Amino acid sequence: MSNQLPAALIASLEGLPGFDRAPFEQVHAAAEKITSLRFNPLKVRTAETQESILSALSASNATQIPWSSAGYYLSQRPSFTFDPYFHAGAYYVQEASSMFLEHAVRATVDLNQPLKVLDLCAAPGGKSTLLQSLLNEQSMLVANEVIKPRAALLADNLSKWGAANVVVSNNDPRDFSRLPGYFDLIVIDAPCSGSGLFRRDPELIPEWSPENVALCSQRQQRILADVLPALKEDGILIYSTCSFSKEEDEVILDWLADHFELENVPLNVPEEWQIIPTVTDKRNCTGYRFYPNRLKGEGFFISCFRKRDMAHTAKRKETKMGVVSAKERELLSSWIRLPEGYSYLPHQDEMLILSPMVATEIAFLQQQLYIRKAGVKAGQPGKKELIPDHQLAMSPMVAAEVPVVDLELKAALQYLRKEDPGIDTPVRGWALMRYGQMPLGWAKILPNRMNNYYPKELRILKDISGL
Ligand SMILES: C[S@@+](CC[C@H](N)C(=O)[O-])C[C@H]1O[C@@H](n2cnc3c(N)ncnc32)[C@H](O)[C@@H]1O
Repeated sequence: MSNQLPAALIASLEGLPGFDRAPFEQVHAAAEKITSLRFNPLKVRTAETQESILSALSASNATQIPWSSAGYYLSQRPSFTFDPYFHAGAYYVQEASSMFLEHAVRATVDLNQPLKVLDLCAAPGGKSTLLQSLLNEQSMLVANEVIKPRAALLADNLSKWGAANVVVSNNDPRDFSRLPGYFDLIVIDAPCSGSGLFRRDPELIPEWSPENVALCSQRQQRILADVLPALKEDGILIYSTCSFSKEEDEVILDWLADHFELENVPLNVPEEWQIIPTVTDKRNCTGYRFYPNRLKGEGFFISCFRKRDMAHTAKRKETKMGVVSAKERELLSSWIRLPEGYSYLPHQDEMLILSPMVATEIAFLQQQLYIRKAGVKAGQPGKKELIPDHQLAMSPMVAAEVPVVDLELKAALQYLRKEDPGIDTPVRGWALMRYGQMPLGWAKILPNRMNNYYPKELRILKDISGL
């Protein structure tokens, strides 16, 4: 695949802040692949665990990404499929520039407050997992994706991440007008023409055209106009794209400042990061441009605003929550270490674990949105036992008395292929399968075999016999 960039793209970028044609073209021609990942602080709590994950990936010489507290560059791309830690949700493989969202959020939002946060264009979940890691337990993230199969992928990735303060919805941006003045922070990582990813994915290059840039720009305006009523007064809007085109970046900032009571919020960005500030022609709004020839990351653009007009707030009907019986509570207590303030919610024949704000908000949200996932699914409580859900295994809430079986690499990969690794263990009944102390999923161990409860749709399909 040729990395030849469209002449019309190059011509349109001439004169933009920080654009330097020759090194920009060279870096695309060289097509260096940069690999980076971000650790999950819910699961990776010590430097030793980080080190053992990096050494399992043969990446002990990983270096930290300057604008991210948990993001690292790897010196080569390992096979993530064959790393059980990847399937355990110990990290998210994310492009480095987009991890700058952390810096933008820390600079504009008081993370000590209980916050309602919307990630509007969220699939597959890179920004959502990052936002979740920044929020406190009293806050709530609504991760939304309009395209149904992509919303399913988003829900899977957030289940793997393991947090109970997350709701996944599958709605069109305009549906959020039913939640006026609701969110403290809205992140819009807009669908765009994607030129920022051309070095990494050259197969996207033939799809680029000036007409598509114009279409994307119109769509970005529509999405923003649809969702802005859902932002609180003084709430923060963070807008980002992976496009270099002015029509999707600076022009959108001017359009926002022209049409809404929004105040642009410039950020403090150390010069050595080589992120280029750009100030718009008309309204003096500041955004930030990321060029792959200047920093170690792909093309990206980001800008922040504070809402200045009075927001209306939604009227709410009080709804009753389902009741959890004393017997169910007792059954659940042998499986779950419920953090303080968290609660159970029976839903159909299953039991959910909700963080405090999700518990308060879920009935209201369900009246307004199509909810795909709320909190963590604990499982199906039966008469005698709980059939535990995979989401519970992925959460940090499994009780310490639940039996565990620690697997070596080969057995862990066999388990993840939904095979019976034929382990020799005294454990009988339900057990948490682990690799390097990190839960992978459930199994029921019988005297002569193991029933593997790893979700079929998540199993590794690649052959592991050569490993
Ligand atoms: C740049 S991607 C989001 C990437 C994601 N934030 C992440 O970090 O993993 C943009 C998302 O917007 C969604 N999308 C496409 N058309 C949309 C529309 N009209 N309104 C809202 N979202 C849309 C796409 O399906 C895609 O998932």
